[in-house]
Amino acid sequence: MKIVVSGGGTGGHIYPALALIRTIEQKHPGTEFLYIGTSKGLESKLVTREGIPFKSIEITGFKRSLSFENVKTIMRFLKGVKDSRRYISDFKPDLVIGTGGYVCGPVVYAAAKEKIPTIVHEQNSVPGLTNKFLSRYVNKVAICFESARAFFPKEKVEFTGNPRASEVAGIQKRDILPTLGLKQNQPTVLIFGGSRGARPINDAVVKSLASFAKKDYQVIYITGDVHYEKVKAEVDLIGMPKNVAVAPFLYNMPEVLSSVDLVVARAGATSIAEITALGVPSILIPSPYVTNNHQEKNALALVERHAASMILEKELTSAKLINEIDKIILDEPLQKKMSAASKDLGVPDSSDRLYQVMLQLAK
Ligand SMILES: CC(=O)N[C@H]1[C@@H](OP(=O)(O)OP(=O)(O)OC[C@H]2O[C@@H](n3ccc(=O)[nH]c3=O)[C@H](O)[C@@H]2O)O[C@H](CO)[C@@H](O)[C@@H]1O
Repeated sequence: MKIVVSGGGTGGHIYPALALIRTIEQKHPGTEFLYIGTSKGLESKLVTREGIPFKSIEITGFKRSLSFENVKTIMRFLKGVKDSRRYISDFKPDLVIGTGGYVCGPVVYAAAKEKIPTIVHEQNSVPGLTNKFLSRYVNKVAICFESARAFFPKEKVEFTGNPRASEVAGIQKRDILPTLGLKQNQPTVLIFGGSRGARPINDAVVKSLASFAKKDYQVIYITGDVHYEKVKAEVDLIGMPKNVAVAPFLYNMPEVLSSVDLVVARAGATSIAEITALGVPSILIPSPYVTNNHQEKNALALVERHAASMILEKELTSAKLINEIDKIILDEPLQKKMSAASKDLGVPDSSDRLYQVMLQLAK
């Protein structure tokens, strides 16, 4: 079998694609893959790192307001369709799957026009423009939140969940915390701001470090690659507490997630799929800078079920963050309740579900 996968821009679109590729490799050894992304997105780094054949096209997103940039975007889209068509006719895939981000637009559209079976995977509770546009042309739309169903043609929608959930749920636990300079058997909070880090979260965390130093729990703090040098310079001035480990990015997130007791994060859909697959309690700080405020809607799906608490970015302060962390990590019964509620929302067999949808089409 030959499969083209496309998805990119940020980790939330790429990790589900990589998880799906790993599942197919296991279930269908010998499958050939071609990943089509952009050379500027995180995918050029994460996909080539896995040794998966990678080709790039150039594309940008539409601005919601009228602008000349949109004319350029249309030109790039058409060029992207032409390049995708060339890659597709050389590779001759049996199926093309898009996992979100602008790059999927021309790739999946070109495939659908060539009558190749196509799927889009929508991770969020509210879809973005690209997937809504593509849903008119593809054979199937795989969703991860029931609330996304209403945005797509009814007959095409399948609830599969996010394949990254299966990858994380299937992880072999090992003593990973000492590799970060922390103790294995101590309550641990992981703080990260999505795949690229988030400046407002970094600001609040840096201001909280002196307080963390006095706590009986430990903290793993991921800054995001682009923010690391700035955070490090600030931390060098005040000193890093012994119970805090800081890093720019973690490549072994599934292992780390499975060893922590509480997560503080943005409310990106793939992060949420991972958290709920493992049943970890969380404090979610949705990014207000995303299409249709979808992260807040993602977060509410957990908050309504008491699996998470939420701090809006406009209300985020160091004091509030510490208070919310203490409230959960120091209260074992609450932690257990949140953990059970979180697990209830998890879809650990997502990879299988998506694979089944794929098989039906590829026949
Ligand atoms: C600003 C923006 O547009 N964000 C979107 C993007 O978020 P973003 O790319 O931040 O995606 P998510 O929060 O959903 O996922 C982040 C992924 O990166 C991984 N990770 C993160 C940090 C790290 O050090 N190592 C690591 O491996 C996480 O484990 C997770 O797999 O895609 C999501 C999924 O469509 C959307 O819901 C988000 O709204």
